[in-house]
Amino acid sequence: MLRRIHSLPGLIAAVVVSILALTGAVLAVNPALERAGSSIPPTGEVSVADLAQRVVAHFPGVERIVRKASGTIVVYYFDAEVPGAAVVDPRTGVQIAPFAPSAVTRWVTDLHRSFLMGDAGRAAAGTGAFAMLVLTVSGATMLATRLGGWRRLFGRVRGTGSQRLHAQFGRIAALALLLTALTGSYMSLTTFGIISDGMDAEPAFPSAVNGGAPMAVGDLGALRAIDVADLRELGFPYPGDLTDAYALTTAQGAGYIDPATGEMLSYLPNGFARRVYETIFMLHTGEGLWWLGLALGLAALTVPLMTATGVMIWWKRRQAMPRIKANARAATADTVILVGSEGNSTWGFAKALHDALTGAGHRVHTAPMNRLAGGYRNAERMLILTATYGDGAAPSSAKQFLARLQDVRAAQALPVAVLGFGDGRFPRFCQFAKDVEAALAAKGWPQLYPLHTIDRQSAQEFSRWSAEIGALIGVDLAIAHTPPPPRTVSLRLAERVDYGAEVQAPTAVLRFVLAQDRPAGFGRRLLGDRLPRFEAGDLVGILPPDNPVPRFYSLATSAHDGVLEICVRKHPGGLCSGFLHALKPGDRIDAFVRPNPEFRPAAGAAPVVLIGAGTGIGPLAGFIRRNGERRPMHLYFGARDPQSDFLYEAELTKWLADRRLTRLNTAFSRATDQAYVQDRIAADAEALRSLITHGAQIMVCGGRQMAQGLAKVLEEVLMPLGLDLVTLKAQGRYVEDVY
Ligand SMILES: Cc1cc2nc3c(=O)[nH]c(=O)nc-3n(C[C@H](O)[C@H](O)[C@H](O)COP(=O)(O)O)c2cc1C
Repeated sequence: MLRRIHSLPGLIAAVVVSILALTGAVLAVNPALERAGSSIPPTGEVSVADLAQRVVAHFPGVERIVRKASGTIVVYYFDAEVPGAAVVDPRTGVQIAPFAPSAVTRWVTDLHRSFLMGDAGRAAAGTGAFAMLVLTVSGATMLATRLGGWRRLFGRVRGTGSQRLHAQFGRIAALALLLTALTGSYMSLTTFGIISDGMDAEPAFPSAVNGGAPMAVGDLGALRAIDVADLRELGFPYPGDLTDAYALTTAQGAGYIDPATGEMLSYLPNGFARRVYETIFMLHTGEGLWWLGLALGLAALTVPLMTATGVMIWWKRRQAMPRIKANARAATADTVILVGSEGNSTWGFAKALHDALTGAGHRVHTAPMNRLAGGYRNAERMLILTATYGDGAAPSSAKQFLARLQDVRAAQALPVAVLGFGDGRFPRFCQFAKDVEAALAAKGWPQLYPLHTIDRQSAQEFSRWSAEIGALIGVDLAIAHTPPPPRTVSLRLAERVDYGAEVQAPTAVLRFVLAQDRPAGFGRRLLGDRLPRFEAGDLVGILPPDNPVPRFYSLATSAHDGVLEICVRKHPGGLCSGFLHALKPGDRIDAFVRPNPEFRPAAGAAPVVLIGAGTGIGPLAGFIRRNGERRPMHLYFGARDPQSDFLYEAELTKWLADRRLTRLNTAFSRATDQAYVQDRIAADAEALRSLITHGAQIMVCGGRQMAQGLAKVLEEVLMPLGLDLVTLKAQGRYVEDVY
């Protein structure tokens, strides 16, 4: 719901809000510029009477004196019937410069207030301010929810580049944007008279003035009592008209002054509404508070950037969820299908199930698991299809499911069947589906059908499961769905470096480039030949010959490096590793990239501790290679023998010399001083604690056994700091890519 509230006004109002923000940012500079160009006496030094006296000496035809919120004094006068306006020095009354408001400022102001379209534009600007208010509040709430509460609002944000940028800009600017949006909405309401700006109450013109000879303006008692800092405007009586009076407006109120006696007549102090308006005007424009104006202006500059990143996030999310035809609303559906997926293949199965049930006359609502609703009014059953990721964890479209489930009231429970998609080669096969099933049972949800698991997207197993679900609900449902192969690119092996044969750990670093022999279509002519976008730590899926199931390898380069590099250990009988090891330079493979945004060094300059063994060094080497800013990077690397499987030895030596790598610690299990990587960690405990105290992030890549042994040692290292891996994980300061 919050997401809908956030993205809908965001998309509709994107252009309006961006124009408001950009013009607002331009106008925000004015108060500071005016302030810099004017001479402002300290409070108590110059009274309005002094100022008026000095002005009259230099401008005998003065009509009115205006003090702008920035402190600038402007005199409007007639010189031989010709009107003029000048900025004057309040200490002398002498002209500093002619007053000529810039045409550009006026145009930008009009664009900001009304899009140059009169009342219709003013209404659009008001709606834009309100949309900005909704976006700021809903965005901040969403971010707080995602990070685990308001106290963690400034914690580490995970996700894709655009998600991280969107959140970073948002939280830096949130307070200022909230102030701008609130005050802007208020001002818009006063423009249309929905809220009073307090201007409706004006002092009545005095029924009688003394009519005697006018005093010198500098002697008028009522003006002597007012400091120039409080002046808003002083209007002079019409020359020669003894029935006219001075019209004075100050920060506190307005009244008339008798030119013959200097007495204040019919004074009306500002009411509450006026005082509120003046404060809000100042908070919105920064006039009178130039530094606030600049801060608001800077914050406003983030709005177009947030609009751009927001649109990118929305677009990616739309792309990620395939189009489901005839998707019933949550409130009307009789069957709810929830999907947990990272790479989209589970969506393919869900869509086939949705179409088959809809074809059989059911009203089906299909959505990501993250959108579990508080209740489904007409639903009779729920079917949950979910993959498992990482080390038995939730895929991205299901990350919030378990937390949301806790908020669902017992009365809303539905008969539910969970179908897990996984890969039997992972030790925690379909673990997330198992966790979901257990959580539902603990919440008392009745079981429609016991948990069933599907290994490597088997079409036969899915068909069997769907037939059994169909039998339960009285529909013939043997669905034949074969996942389409992912869209691949053709890569050519450019180079390989082999290690480890002597120590029974044959490992190859393989470097691929784009194969260039495809027919040149329009897209290729337009965009040129390019590798797909990827970062070190992302995964490449490779299809071994005659096998539709991809195998995934961590990438050791980013697309900027111009090559796609992986590190592959040959496993006895391994279909894909055997295939890759048999490749010679010039041979081709078909591959696709899968982002792995969780496994990246956090932004910033904090130290990074990289720990890897064997081929696990691949992505870590990629991070060091891209460490152009030379942030501290410490690598712990474990292998068998320095003479045989010291992967990346030459590169690591070079990176140490050019400081992309701060320190290298190696452990070799078959060398004379036999050691494992966790032994080095234990020996370095003190230095590691110091790095962790300085905000270091720990990144681990390698085999599961190594990761388990390492975790034990790390817990001991952390204990004296009162920290543990669970805490570091929650802060995004301990990340793993294990296999
Ligand atoms: C990086 C990665 C980690 C995985 N971790 C597990 C796991 O721990 N347990 C499991 O059973 N399957 C695991 N899988 C397999 C996926 O769950 C399986 O391929 C699933 O069908 C993918 O569905 P999706 O394309 O909808 O995300 C993993 C796959 C990848 C690429």
